[in-house]
Amino acid sequence: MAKKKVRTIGVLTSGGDAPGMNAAIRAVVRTALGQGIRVRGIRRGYQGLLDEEIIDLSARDVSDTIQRGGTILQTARCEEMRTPEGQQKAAAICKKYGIDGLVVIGGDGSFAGAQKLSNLGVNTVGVPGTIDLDIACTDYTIGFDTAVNTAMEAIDKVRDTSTSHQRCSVIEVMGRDAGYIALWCGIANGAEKILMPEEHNYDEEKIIADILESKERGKKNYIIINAEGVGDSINMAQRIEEATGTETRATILGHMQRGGSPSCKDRVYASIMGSLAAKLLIEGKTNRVIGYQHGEYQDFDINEALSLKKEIPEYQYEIAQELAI
Ligand SMILES: Nc1ncnc2c1ncn2[C@@H]1O[C@H](COP(=O)(O)OP(=O)(O)OP(=O)(O)O)[C@@H](O)[C@H]1O
Ligand SMILES: O=P(O)(O)OC[C@H]1O[C@](O)(CO)[C@@H](O)[C@@H]1O
Ligand SMILES: [Mg+2]
Repeated sequence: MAKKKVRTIGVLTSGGDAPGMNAAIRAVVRTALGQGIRVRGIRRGYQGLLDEEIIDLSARDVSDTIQRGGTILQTARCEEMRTPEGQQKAAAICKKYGIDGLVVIGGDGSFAGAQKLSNLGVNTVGVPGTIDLDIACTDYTIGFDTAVNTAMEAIDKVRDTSTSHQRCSVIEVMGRDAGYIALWCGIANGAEKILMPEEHNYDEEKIIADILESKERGKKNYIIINAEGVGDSINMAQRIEEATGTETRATILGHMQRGGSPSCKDRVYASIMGSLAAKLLIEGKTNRVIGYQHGEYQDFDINEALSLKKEIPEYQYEIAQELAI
């Protein structure tokens, strides 16, 4: 039987937004339109799909967006999509709007939704868009570079005042389940300690002893990068101040890390990944996710991608500790 020609591709962004998502949307739209395929944008992720917030996208609709932070389609977290009823409704709405293929730009959770839609007959391809860098099949996720640079610059500023006052600073970065932003900032900002959700039982007594020793070694400040998943930064700072007698302040960087104009790296990866995703759908592929591994763009089965857990490279964490003397 001849393969059914793809006529309409849908695109949505889901989960936490990430700088570079607009470049990925633009690439999907222009690649598909360039091949004579209609493109429909779905607003607010799976929630917008269930609410039928579906619009046509032209090449001009994505003009002047490659440099913008956030996502022009907006995004959401949607509980209903986690239920079989929600997934069936979403698949039926795709069919109602003639969407033969769907590009889902988001993180691991969004890919789980894409996998369900694929099982229900909607061809889906995932594009990794998350500041968390926590998708195992890819060395790169769109948004990480911008987010980690934003955090790094903010931490440099906190370090300036922390050094002037000879304080300890607990600086909380994003990452509810993933410690990559904490690890990279820990290395890039020369932090004394990095706390990540993957390394659950950090030893506060040891940190306190280290702060006291580091003072004796002549250190003028002490920076602890703490991931959101470990949290408790304000109380942690109070406990450290009481135990060490060193003034300690907590700074929670928060959602500033998800905003801002995407870096060159994010724009380039997003453009290529978005375009490749549209091309896979045009070839009739489904249940795939785009990744970047060993210097090349590749695609993987979503089931395979979701079954792998991305580990923190232990040796990198150890190097960060070695450099913090
Ligand atoms: N197991 C699942 N089955 C179906 N849909 C899911 C599943 N897990 C998540 N989703 C859908 O994907 C949405 C986004 O997932 P999640 O909140 O985990 O963010 P994400 O895509 O991992 O991005 P990020 O972690 O960067 O914020 C959820 O709100 C839900 O609608
Ligand atoms: O927008 P929310 O719901 O606060 O999400 C925060 C979470 O999203 C992420 O920023 C990823 O998008 C995580 O690092 C963080 O834990
Ligand atoms: Mg996620």
